[in-house]
Amino acid sequence: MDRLDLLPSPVLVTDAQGHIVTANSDLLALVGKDAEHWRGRYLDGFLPAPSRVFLQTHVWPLMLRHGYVKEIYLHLINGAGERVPVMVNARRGQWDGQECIVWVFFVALERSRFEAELVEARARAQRLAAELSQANAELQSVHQQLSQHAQSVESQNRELATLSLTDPLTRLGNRRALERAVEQWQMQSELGAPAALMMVDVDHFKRVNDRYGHDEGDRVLQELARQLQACKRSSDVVVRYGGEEFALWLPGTGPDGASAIAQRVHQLVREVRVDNKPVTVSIGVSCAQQTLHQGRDMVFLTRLLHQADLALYRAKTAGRNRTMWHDGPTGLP
Ligand SMILES: Nc1nc2c(ncn2[C@@H]2O[C@H](COP(=O)(O)OP(=O)(O)OP(=O)(O)O)[C@@H](O)[C@H]2O)c(=O)[nH]1
Repeated sequence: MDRLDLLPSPVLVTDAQGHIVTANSDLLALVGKDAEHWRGRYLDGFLPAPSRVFLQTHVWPLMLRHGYVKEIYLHLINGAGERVPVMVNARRGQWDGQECIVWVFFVALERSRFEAELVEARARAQRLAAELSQANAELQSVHQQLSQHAQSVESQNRELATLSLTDPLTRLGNRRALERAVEQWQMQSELGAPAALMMVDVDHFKRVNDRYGHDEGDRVLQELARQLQACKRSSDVVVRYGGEEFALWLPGTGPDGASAIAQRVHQLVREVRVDNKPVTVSIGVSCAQQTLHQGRDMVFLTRLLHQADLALYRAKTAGRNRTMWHDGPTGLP
């Protein structure tokens, strides 16, 4: 048995120019034919064309320069004519007193398969990363749309909330706004705190509509709204309570303060003119005090409104253009 057969890899010995001197049985089994067939032939006899070119242009120059090459990746043609991937290590040395090169081959079928799997795995990972980034972009866009939608719903809600508390003609608050303001006062004011509710009703307003038309009536209502706004302090609330009826909610105001405001209202509404004649209003006032543990009590407002209405009725029947009080000061001109 040849000593080379002890080595557990295909091995080839060439002279310094690359002509085959001998080969072990593993190499012969790999490339087919016997030792006699190969002896003296140039070593690229069992290499496919690309590996031959690589041998000439890359492997030989390295061998000449360093006297060895390591981990060179080539292909062999096996006995069945198939390409077999191999790794090659080779070193120059002496063989039976002659200068030679020993070539050791490692069949790299597993490595090739492994490399192919790696390439496939990388391509799969790249595809997944691309899909992931696309899904992420879509998610972001959906998220953006959702947040835009939420913003628009929020702003619509704000608008609706404002609308639900606003009288469209005068832009004053409406009944609900009055209820809100009174509720808030009930929840927050201290025991014994005074407040007043003032109902302001335009005198003979029907005549304005009948004589000068509905549009003129609307204009008068808008002007009155402006004048009433001018009468109030920042904590007071003016609402259009109904057709030609306004309400002033005056938290923290006792009878004296309410009386002063009522006079101012009478004064300022006269600035509003129809056919150059001043508009007048009748006013009914009801005064209240915060009582212990009153909390949120709808009866409270109903009672106040009823009392102010009774006073207003008395102001109308007494000849209009005046203020009447529920259980308080009477008849201011
Ligand atoms: N132009 C206009 N008129 C309105 C509006 N709402 C209610 N009115 C009118 O207001 C008038 C109210 O008439 P009445 O309740 O008889 O009261 P009045 O004529 O003011 O008489 P007194 O209150 O007794 O002094 C009616 O003609 C309604 O049509 C509105 O938004 N615009």
